[in-house]
Amino acid sequence: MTFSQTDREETPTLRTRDLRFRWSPADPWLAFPDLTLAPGTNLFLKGPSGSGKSTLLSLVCGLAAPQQGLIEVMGQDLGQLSRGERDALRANHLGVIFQQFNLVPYLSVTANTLLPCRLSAGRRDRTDPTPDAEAKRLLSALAVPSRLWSKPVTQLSVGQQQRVAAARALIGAPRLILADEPTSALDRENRDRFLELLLTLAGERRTSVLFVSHDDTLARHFDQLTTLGDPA
Ligand SMILES: Nc1ncnc2c1ncn2[C@@H]1O[C@H](COP(=O)(O)OP(=O)(O)OP(=O)(O)O)[C@@H](O)[C@H]1O
Repeated sequence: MTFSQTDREETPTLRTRDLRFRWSPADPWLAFPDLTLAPGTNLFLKGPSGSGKSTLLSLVCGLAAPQQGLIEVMGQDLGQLSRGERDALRANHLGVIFQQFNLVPYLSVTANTLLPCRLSAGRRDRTDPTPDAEAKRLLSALAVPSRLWSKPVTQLSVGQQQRVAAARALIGAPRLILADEPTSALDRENRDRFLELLLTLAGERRTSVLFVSHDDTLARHFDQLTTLGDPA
């Protein structure tokens, strides 16, 4: 997959249209607003608990398939890709920060940060100048103290683990970061600081961010705001 500079400018990182999904025929339909996310921009999707925010991120990741509607990531219709192609797109171009961070407990802070580079040559090749150097730069920028870098992530506070998850999501300049309420464990001041850091570092890399949360006090940090309603 190669993109000219012009394509990068013109093709939205994410475009969804008329998306509807239900987990089973017995469940209510979840209907999603149309989203368009240009390269390097960010969007805050607000919705109450159970409205389908995490489900939407699973659809955009290609881990679940919508019964109706279109999802394009970097101009590619996920519905037209094989499972292997979706996996490759996710590994190469998506960073994720989930509620529980999904860090690997027996790996060090540095090894967790480097994981995307082990799983994707594209992520590894886009590090600047090397995976190790970029991991250190990101961990420093996100204020993870260097004395912790060789420790297992289980020895870190929740806020520190969250910043490691952000470093892991940012490494190798993915085109899109999906963040699922990653600030809920933090106090207000730390939440604001974390968001500013995440969005600044993403913007520097022209990485788009789709951030979902029920907490609309966070909305002011973002370029765009969209609201998700209750299930039908
Ligand atoms: N893996 C699953 N299998 C079946 N149903 C699911 C699954 N994941 C979520 N659901 C259901 O889909 C609906 C939307 O859940 P989802 O987790 O997407 O909401 P949310 O807006 O992220 O909620 P919260 O803010 O509480 O995390 C809920 O009714 C939930 O029970």
